[in-house]
Order: sequence, then structure tokens, then C-alpha cells
Amino acid sequence: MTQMSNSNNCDNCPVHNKENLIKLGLNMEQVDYVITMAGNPNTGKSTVFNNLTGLHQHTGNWPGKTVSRAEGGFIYNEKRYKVVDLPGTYSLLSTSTDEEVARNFILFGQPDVTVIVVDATRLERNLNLALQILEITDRAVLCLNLMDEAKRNNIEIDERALSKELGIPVIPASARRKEGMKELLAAIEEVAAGKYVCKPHKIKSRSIKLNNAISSLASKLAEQFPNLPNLNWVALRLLEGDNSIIEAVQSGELGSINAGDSTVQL
Ligand SMILES: Nc1nc2c(ncn2[C@@H]2O[C@H](COP(=O)(O)OP(=O)(O)OP(=O)(O)O)[C@@H](O)[C@H]2O)c(=O)[nH]1
Ligand SMILES: [Mg+2]
Repeated sequence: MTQMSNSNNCDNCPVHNKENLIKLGLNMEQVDYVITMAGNPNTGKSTVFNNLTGLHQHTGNWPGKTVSRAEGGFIYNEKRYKVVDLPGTYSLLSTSTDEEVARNFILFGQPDVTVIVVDATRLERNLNLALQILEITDRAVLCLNLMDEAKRNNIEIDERALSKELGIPVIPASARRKEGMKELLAAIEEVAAGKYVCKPHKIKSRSIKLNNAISSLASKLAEQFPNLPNLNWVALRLLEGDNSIIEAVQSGELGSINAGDSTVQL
């Protein structure tokens, strides 16, 4: 299956949004799946990225931003993967350009797999961002990196329980020593090809009142921006008063991202 748009309804077809990815500056020729590295700063994202892509990579800037971007690729089981390394962030609330870049890429590019790279020695803190990512996408793999450091500090992590709780594969790794990469690739393929269906942890404790507000706002957004993915998430951000999303609605930018206007820069 080499379809590259998300217009198909089959379980194992790619889900990425090709048009948006091109607007985000990606060369989408000869690509089966798009994956991205996300996580807190200094968790080893670029080390994992380098392990996966080797010399098949190039760097540039995000369109319209001074944030640098590394893009690369690899072939695994005859499928061509495009990999995008995101800047490290503590949240996706767009309080900085880095956060905006990371959030927009996952939200609008809809990668087939988001590899969430976390520091196993700082798991609790790192899971904050992981949970935010799982609010936007349900196709993710948790790379539990720096396991060498965790072991040295006698930190034990029950990966199975964590995987069950998060609803996504959890792969322990020591990227600097290239350990865990084989297992990571296998998990990426399973999620990309729809063989592993993630059931991500979502925050359940919302009140009925809030849920009603989200759904009525989401249906208004759907009228205005018919192709916008993740409407509920966008609605929640508006209710929270996220300025960058409010501005994107007011200026119409949120719609242009999906309306085929290639002049819009995220
Ligand atoms: N001990 C250990 N160090 C690691 C591991 N993976 C990466 N590192 C080191 O951690 C540091 C940061 O790695 P990067 O790959 O640049 O991390 P990053 O997440 O891309 O960082 P930002 O892009 O700045 O957010 C480097 O010195 C790596 O060599 C690992 O598994 N174990
Ligand atoms: Mg990096």
C-alpha cells in the first residue's frame, strides 16, 4: 500500500495529512509513512533520530520560523519512512515558538507515528508532555530513553504497566549506545501500519458542562473550518484562552492551513 493521503478508510493506510505536511515544508515524494520525534528538551530525540536515519538527513528551518528542523528518512521492511525531529518542549501550549512548531506539526501534519522520547530518570515530569501529545494524536510510541542512566540510579520502571496505562507501546532504550532501536523500529512499524491500535489515555474527569461547551464550540468550528482535525482539542484550547489558537481563528489562519492556500505559514 503506497497511498499517501488520508482519504482512505482502511485500518493500515497512512493517516498523515500530505497537503499540510508539504505546507509545513516537507518533501513528500516517495514517502509511505511520516514519523516524528517529540519530547522534553535533552531526552535524546536527536540521538534516536540519528540512529534511525544515519546519513540520510538534512537540516533547514521551519517555514517562516527561525527554528531549525532536521528531516531524514529510512527504509524498513520495504516501506519508506520520513522522519522529522521536533524541538524539545515542556508542553504543547504554544507559549514559545518551539512549542508552536511541535504542536502544529502533530496537530496539522498528523504524522503516522509520534515517537515520544522520554528521560527514564525523569519519567514523572516527562509524562506531562506525553499526555498532552496523546490528547492530539492516538498514534504514538513511547521511547523510554536513558535506560542506562536509570539502571545506574537503580530506577526500575514497569514498562508493561506503563504501556497498559498509556495505551501505546513502550520501548526501553539507551539511544547513545544504540540499544533498543530494533525494538523501536518494530513498534513504529506496527503503529504506522495499524497492526497495533493505540488506545491512548485520555483525561476522563471532565464535567458534563465542560463537555457540552467543547462539543458546541467544536461544531461551530466545524462549520467555519470544515477540514480541521482535532476539533475537540482546538475547542478546549479556545476555552482555556490559548492566545495563539484564538489568533489563528480570528485571522482565519486555522482554516487556511487546510484550505489549500500554500502561502500560509504556520
Ligand atoms: N546516558 C545516555 N545519554 C544519552 C542517551 N541518549 C542521548 N544521550 C545524550 O543526551 C544528550 C542530549 O541528546 P540529544 O539527542 O541532543 O537530545 P534532544 O532530545 O535531541 O535535545 P533537544 O533537541 O535539545 O531537546 C547528548 O549528550 C546525548 O549523547 C542515552 O540513552 N543514555
Ligand atoms: Mg534535538
